[in-house]
Amino acid sequence: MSELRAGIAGARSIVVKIGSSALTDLASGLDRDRLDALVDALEARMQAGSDVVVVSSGAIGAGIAPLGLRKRPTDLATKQAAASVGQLALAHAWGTSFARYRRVVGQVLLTADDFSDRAHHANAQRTLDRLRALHAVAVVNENDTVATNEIRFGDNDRLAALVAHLVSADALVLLSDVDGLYTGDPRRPGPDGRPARLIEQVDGPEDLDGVIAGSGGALGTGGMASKLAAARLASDSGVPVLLASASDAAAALRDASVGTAFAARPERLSARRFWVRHAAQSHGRLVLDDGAVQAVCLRRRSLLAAGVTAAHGNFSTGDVVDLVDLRGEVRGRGVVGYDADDVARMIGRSTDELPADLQRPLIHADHLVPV
Ligand SMILES: Nc1ncnc2c1ncn2[C@@H]1O[C@H](COP(=O)(O)OP(=O)(O)O)[C@@H](O)[C@H]1O
Ligand SMILES: N[C@@H](CCC(=O)OP(=O)(O)O)C(=O)O
Repeated sequence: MSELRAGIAGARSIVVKIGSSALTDLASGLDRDRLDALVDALEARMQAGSDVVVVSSGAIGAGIAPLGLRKRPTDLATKQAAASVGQLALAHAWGTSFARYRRVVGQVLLTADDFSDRAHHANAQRTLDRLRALHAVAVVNENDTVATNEIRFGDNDRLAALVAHLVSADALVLLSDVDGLYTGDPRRPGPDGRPARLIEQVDGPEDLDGVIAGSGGALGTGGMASKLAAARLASDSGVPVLLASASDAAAALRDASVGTAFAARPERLSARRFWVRHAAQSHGRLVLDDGAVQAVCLRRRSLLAAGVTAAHGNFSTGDVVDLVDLRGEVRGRGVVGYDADDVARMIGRSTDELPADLQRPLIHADHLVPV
């Protein structure tokens, strides 16, 4: 077995994320037999000495049948209503299943804002720590009823990776309805007509060249693209990831012998850079010309006003903003040194054209992280 898999198998503290497709079914809602099988595997891992935090999707999926809806809602209000019905059933089902082992569960609902707000972040961390100390299992989900489209995590893969960072986990296990990362969507043949192939190990971005990460199933949210983004996020915080099928949960949690294993980067990002890149809310967008993208994202220089062609958003000094190229692609993030009003006056001007109080860089290199 590879060193990477051995590390995941032996991880002392793990976060395990279970996707909607692994827990729910459009017609019948929550599948309790599948949930029991997952809890058996999680309990076995805890008995073997690991601390486990569960991130469970499935609230929307579990709310569809009781509300008499026929398919996964697409509008935000109905999704939120389904989540509020389904979350109650979901949390209850986790509680009932773990009760077979006399294990108590605690529900933790988080929004993306909670990761940017220092006090919320610290409180969430403390609650999760205390649940662990009390031998209870935290079951985490997004707080769907208050999360608006703008501030959503987007999917629970990202939430799970942020939780792994929050609790300083040693590994993240993503359990889905697919048994790992394939070279393309396994439901379809690839461009050359051949079936997609399972990738067993990803050591770095070069192993993802040519991989097509497609959309998810009828119940999932982010598809494979969101799992890859979560794996990158976890890797940045030094956490290896195992992506496997929920039906292989027993093997995944026992010895990590199934699925795709993603290595963590050797040096984790500093807490500050991790926050800028992944956890902080973005308050606006600066559009960079090609020269500025090169200077800032590749040569790691400070961002000067001359390379900025437009600014959007009502940001203030100290806020995090996205840096996008002329095609609108996000290329980096950084902590901006001026308010939006000042930036509007500075755009496109070289430093010696600017008044003395506006001659600092828009974003200093130390506060910039390429994406
Ligand atoms: N390259 C790929 N490798 C594996 N699965 C893929 C790939 N591209 C798309 N998929 C699809 O992504 C689905 C998993 O995503 P999703 O439905 O969002 O899962 P979950 O509910 O577990 O979050 C799989 O069922 C698979 O069909
Ligand atoms: N908070 C939502 C999560 C939706 C979601 O991300 O689903 P998935 O892609 O299956 O992990 C719910 O519980 O339905």
